[in-house]
Amino acid sequence: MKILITGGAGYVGSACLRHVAAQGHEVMAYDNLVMGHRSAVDGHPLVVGDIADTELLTRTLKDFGADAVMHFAAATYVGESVENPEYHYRNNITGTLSLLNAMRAADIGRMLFSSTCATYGMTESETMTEATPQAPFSPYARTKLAVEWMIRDFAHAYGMGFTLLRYFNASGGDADGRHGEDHRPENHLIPLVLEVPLGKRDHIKVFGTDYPTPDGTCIRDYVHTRDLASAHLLAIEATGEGTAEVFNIGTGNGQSVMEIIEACEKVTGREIPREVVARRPGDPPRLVADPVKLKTQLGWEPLYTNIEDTIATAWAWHQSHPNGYPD
Ligand SMILES: NC(=O)c1ccc[n+]([C@@H]2O[C@H](COP(=O)([O-])OP(=O)(O)OC[C@H]3O[C@@H](n4cnc5c(N)ncnc54)[C@H](O)[C@@H]3O)[C@@H](O)[C@H]2O)c1
Ligand SMILES: O=c1ccn([C@@H]2O[C@H](COP(=O)(O)OP(=O)(O)O[C@H]3O[C@H](CO)[C@H](O)[C@H](O)[C@H]3O)[C@@H](O)[C@H]2O)c(=O)[nH]1
Repeated sequence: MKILITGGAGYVGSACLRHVAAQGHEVMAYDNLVMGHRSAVDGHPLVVGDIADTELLTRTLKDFGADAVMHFAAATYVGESVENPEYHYRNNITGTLSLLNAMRAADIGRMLFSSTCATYGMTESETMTEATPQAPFSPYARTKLAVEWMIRDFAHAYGMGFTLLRYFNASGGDADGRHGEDHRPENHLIPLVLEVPLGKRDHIKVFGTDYPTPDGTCIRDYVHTRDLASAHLLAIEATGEGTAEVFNIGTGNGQSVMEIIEACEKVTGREIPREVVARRPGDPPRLVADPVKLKTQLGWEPLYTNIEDTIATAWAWHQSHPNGYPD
């Protein structure tokens, strides 16, 4: 299959690109490099462009002869979306509309969409299934939910086929230590915690200890990028016309902020000082997947089920690339 990957130079998009290319598919990244890195694309073709540029996208899809699209390009920071919702609504909703129009112009009917567990609201149960009601806490998450609706309408009206993948928290680095997370500025918990043993910061800030969780800090389900990538491969092969199937991608296990810091201490063998500060606006207390649908319908099995193994791959990447990618 020929797969165009928007956001293919970013953290999750590039991990998926490298994985599907290794499985024999032909890939092309399309990224404006606001967050992504050329080196993450690992020598595969990259078109530097914005998803808002419908004409360039259409031409790229036609020239490449794409069979399908994996759509990762988006603004992704929850805190930023509270402060600057305009960027999130424009980039994520208008940008996706532009991509859908380019796909229709190029007659391409198959797409995977990076949605998020952040679209769920609160639930009484320990884990979230695809049927858990959606009531997003942040502008970022609301943009993702709006796109889910847009996609369903496009599937119904135009017969296009989609799979909506609600990721929980992407984490880890490639097993060979050559690729990993590099956001500038970094915003995610695990890479920020690891900056302490790397000597780049002297402590980690804990955003709130007054949540309704056992230790008062937020709980997330940290899923390895390798396992996100294997789910994408299964999903693109299973995406049929006129449908918009939804799957959670998560391990089914949750870790609190404090547990992540402790796991990082174990993996690195260093003490990691912490400072408790106020809650970060937009953060829900607990997001943990029920991944049964992905396992039973698509046969997905995660390789990484132990958080310390996942953190060890991130640590290997950060140790060998303390300043991230060279570009
Ligand atoms: N990282 C997570 O834990 C997580 C969890 C749930 C969902 N997601 C979703 O997965 C996707 C990838 O997330 P990520 O963590 O890899 O983020 P990322 O920032 O590393 O990757 C996004 C990529 O998209 C590119 N991009 C952004 N706007 C663009 C535009 N207008 N045109 C072209 N390229 C553009 C960026 O340069 C970047 O390379 C996003 O859609 C995000 O919302 C991520
Ligand atoms: O310095 C920090 C950074 C984060 N946190 C906390 O750690 C948890 C995880 O935060 P991240 O920023 O690593 O991840 P998020 O859960 O906020 O968001 C990520 O996962 C979401 C799904 O949960 C999204 O889709 C989003 O794109 C992606 O950034 C949150 O409770 C946050 O408050 C801290 O305490 N200190």
